[in-house]
Formats: sequence, structure tokens, C-alpha cells
Amino acid sequence: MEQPKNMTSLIMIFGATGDLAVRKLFPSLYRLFQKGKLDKFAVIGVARRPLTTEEFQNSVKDSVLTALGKKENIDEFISHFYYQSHDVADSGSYQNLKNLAQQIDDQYDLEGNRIFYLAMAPEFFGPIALHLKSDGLTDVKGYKRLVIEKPFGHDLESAKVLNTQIRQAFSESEVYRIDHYLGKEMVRNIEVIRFANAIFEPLWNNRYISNIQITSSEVLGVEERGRYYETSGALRDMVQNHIMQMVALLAMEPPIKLTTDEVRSEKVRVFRSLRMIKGETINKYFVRGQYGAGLIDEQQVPEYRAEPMVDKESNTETFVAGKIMIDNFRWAGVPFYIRTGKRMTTKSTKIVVQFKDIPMNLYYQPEKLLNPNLLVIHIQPEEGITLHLNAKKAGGHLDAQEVKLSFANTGIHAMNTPEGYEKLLYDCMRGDATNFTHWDEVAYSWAFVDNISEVWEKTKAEDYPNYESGSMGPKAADELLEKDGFFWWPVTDLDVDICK
Ligand SMILES: NC(=O)C1=CN([C@@H]2O[C@H](COP(=O)(O)OP(=O)(O)OC[C@H]3O[C@@H](n4cnc5c(N)ncnc54)[C@H](OP(=O)(O)O)[C@@H]3O)[C@@H](O)[C@H]2O)C=CC1
Ligand SMILES: O=C1O[C@H](COP(=O)(O)O)[C@@H](O)[C@H](O)[C@H]1O
Repeated sequence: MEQPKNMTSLIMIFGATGDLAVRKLFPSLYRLFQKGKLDKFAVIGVARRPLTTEEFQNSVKDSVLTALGKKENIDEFISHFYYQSHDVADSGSYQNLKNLAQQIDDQYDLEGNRIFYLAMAPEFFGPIALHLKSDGLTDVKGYKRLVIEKPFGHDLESAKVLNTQIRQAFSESEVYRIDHYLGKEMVRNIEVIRFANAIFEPLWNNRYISNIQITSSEVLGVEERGRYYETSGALRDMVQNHIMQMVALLAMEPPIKLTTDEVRSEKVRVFRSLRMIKGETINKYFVRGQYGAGLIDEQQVPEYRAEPMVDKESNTETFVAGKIMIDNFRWAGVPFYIRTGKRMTTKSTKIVVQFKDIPMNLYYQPEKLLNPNLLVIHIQPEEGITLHLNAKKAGGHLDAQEVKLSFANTGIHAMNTPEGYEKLLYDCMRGDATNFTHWDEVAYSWAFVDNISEVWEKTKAEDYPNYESGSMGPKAADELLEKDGFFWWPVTDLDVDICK
């Protein structure tokens, strides 16, 4: 990891009038500014539409005040923002940008440090990176970093093409591929929970863990993103990136040191150990679903196929459940069950680590099994951990009952829990790429997911829509676990006890 010297940079945001910039990036930059984490900085917003710098500054102000939910004087902050109307395919635009960048660099003494943040549609990623080099924007005396949004390609082949393009302009260590789940507080906490607790690390293997479940459910449907989602589906949209990253963090070996290279290389070793499933076998390991109409918050919502810009006979999955096997010494035989989908019962991301049963039950009704010990990592909306144990019922004889030990981040600490994007921007500015995905991670996870999407694209799902909006997905997702003798732990019943 490059050690932070200072937080001085010129940040160019391509796509500065877009949804991501407005909802996430500007408010995150403001929070860094407010906390005094930015030394010398300026931002050039780049987009197609003609805007004056003053108009742009006003839109940044609106975005920040909306996110803050209150009035505040942020004039000093927005005075650091500049705007250029830009045609991403035109060298002339890049020449103008280069001149503007040089002028702002001199004005703010930014030491030639540049961050290029590509918050635009993915088809522009490669061409912009190439132009940045060919038009001289990357010829700087300071550092240059490229932050690139998802999706990083559509499959392994297209990801390779994109990677080749961007690597012509930036070295691997200068590329910051965003996975916003790696900015989430409790995703970052997985490593700490595992590697800083003597009570977990010795048990973190196939001798003591029976299965691990990762659920990332959403209540929202596809909304206005039908055009993109039709080419993506839940497998590419959520599994290839966010879910696979969580699997890697849960399964990796302890890194020798907490450096970027060591952490990433341990994650890559997990991806290399994935059991590659192909062809017919896919259906034994993975289940797909598409939402039908249903009730969400007592409101009737339409089926996926009736959403804007969605094919009336769409074969796109809005739900995936799967069993991932990691064929290495630590994890042989332990299923990692994953599920994610839109229009489900609740918005929740949770990890449940289910420990193996003890050999026999001495307490309560000995013929019955005790509740297994569970470690639940609550990623969102609540943040925390809960350990499910068995203990003696107060006043009873030797009857055992389930007790929960909870830690909730939503207490005092949560007041300052920073947004994922804030943390990721901060990491990028100080040159820490640990929580960004290395190309090898991207390539291995695409190779895994491509095997599944190839089969699903070739075979039409005859049973779509196969789950009701407002449910937890198709029946086949439950059967996937039932045939192994498990069941999905219901995410709503596992809520952490919030200490306010
Ligand atoms: N929105 C989100 O929450 C998330 C977005 N992402 C990713 O971030 C990226 C951006 O998404 P989002 O902000 O939603 O997209 P939007 O469609 O809201 O914004 C697109 C931006 O690109 C600009 N643009 C489009 N075409 C051109 C062009 N030819 N030349 C110059 N600028 C152009 C637009 O400028 P203008 O308005 O002037 O046309 C606008 O600023 C995508 O890759 C998306 O997958 C990832 C995770 C979450
Ligand atoms: O990357 C994406 O993530 C969101 C879910 O993110 P979360 O932080 O709200 O859990 C998902 O809605 C979107 O489809 C996907 O592109």
C-alpha cells in the first residue's frame, strides 16, 4: 500500500451530471471536506450538456444539501468545482480539458496529482482511458489514478478487452475498480471479525462450520434501469461482483500482512479454488428467478416483464440462488449458499455462519437438536454482529434456550458511519487500493459466472415469472438447501438488537 503523504488532488469526474455523481460522489466529497480530510483539492466535472461553472456549482450545492437534509453554508466547498462540457470521442475536448486541468493545478498547487473518475456508461470506459493518454492528460509529475465504475465488462471476454484498453494508459496499480460493497462498514469488518478474534479463527474451517449463507435482498424492482438490466440480470449485476467479493473475504486465508498485494492475493487464491461448474451441472448448484406481480408495502407492483424497457418475454433473471464450493483444504465440503434478488420481502444483506452441531444434546429434550451456533454479520440496513448461543433458562432446571450476543453499529458509533463512497474516495486519494478489485479477481469471477450465464442464456426459463414480488424468491431456492439438509435462515428473524 502506498503510504498517504497528503490528500492533494485534482479530481476529474466524467459523468458529473449523472445520478451517481449527484447522489453519491458530491455528498461524499463534501463529508471528506467537512472532516478536514482533503488538503488541497479541486474538481472538474465533465459531461455532455452545456453548463457554466456557476450552474455546475449550484447543482453540486443542491446535491450536497439534499444529502445533508439541512441548510448549511457550503460556498467554500463548491468554489473548488469547475465544469467542462465534453465530447468523449473528440480529441479537441481533451485538449481543452488538459489546459483547464493545468490552470487549476497551478492555481491550487495540486502537485500534478490526478484522479480520473469514470462515472459514465461502461462503453465509454475504454475510449476515455485511451484518450486521457493520447491527449496527454496523464503526463503529470504527480500520481495518476483511474477510478472505474461497474460493470467491468459483460463477461470475461469483454472484460479482457476493456482491461487491455485501460492498461494502455494506466498500470494495474493505478486502476481503482470500484465495488461499492467493499466500502460498506461491515463488509470491511469481515476480515477484522475473523482475524482479530481468537474465538473465531480456530473454528473458521470445515471441521466446525457446516455452511455459510449470504443473502442480499432488495425490495426495489428494476426501476428505470430496464435497458441495462436486460443485458445484465442478477447474476452479472450482483453475484459476479458484490457477492463474490463477500465470499472471498469470508473464505480467504489470513494475509501475511495487511498490504494491498497480500490481501488481494489471498482473495485471488479463493477464486482459484472455486469449484467450476458447467453445463447440466449448473442446475444442481444454481437457481434463477424472475419476479411476478405482487404486494410490496401493501401496494400492487407489476411483474418484471411489465417494467419499462423490458422485453415482454424476457429471459432475464432478477433472482439468483446458488451453492458455491471452494475446493481447498479449509473449505472442502462446506457450501457457501448465496441468494440475491429484486422485489423481495425486505432490503437486507446478511451473512450467516452456521456452526456444526455438537455431538449430542445433554440439555432440555435430549432427543431434540439444540439450535446450532450462528454468527450473523449484519451488513445492511442495520450494521452489527450477533452470536447465537445456547444457555440455561433462568430459574429452570437444566433447560437450554437460545441467547443472542449482539453488537450493533447503529448505536453511538453509527452516527459517524461514513458512506461507502466516502471511504472509497478517501482510500483512492491516499493511494490504498486494498478495497478495490484487482484484475485477477475480476477475471476469475467472470470465468465462474460465465459458465452459468452461458447455460441460462441458451435455455429459456419456462416457469418465469416464478416468484411473487414481496416473497423471498422461488421455491427451488429453498429446495437447493433442503436437499443438503439445510434451510435459509430467515433474514428478518435474525435482526440485531439495536442499542440506541
Ligand atoms: N447510479 C448509481 O447508483 C450507480 C451507478 N453505477 C455506474 O456508474 C456509471 C454512471 O451511472 P449513472 O450516474 O447512473 O449514469 P447517468 O445516466 O445518470 O449519467 C451518465 C453521465 O454520463 C454523461 N454522458 C453520457 N454520454 C456522454 C458523452 N457522450 N460525453 C460526455 N458525457 C456523457 C451524462 O452527461 P449529460 O447528462 O450531460 O448527458 C451524465 O453525466 C455507470 O457505469 C453505472 O453502471 C454503479 C453503481 C451505482
Ligand atoms: O451494484 C448494484 O447494487 C445495488 C444494491 O446496492 P446496495 O448498496 O443498495 O445493496 C443494486 O440495486 C443494483 O442493481 C446494482 O447495480
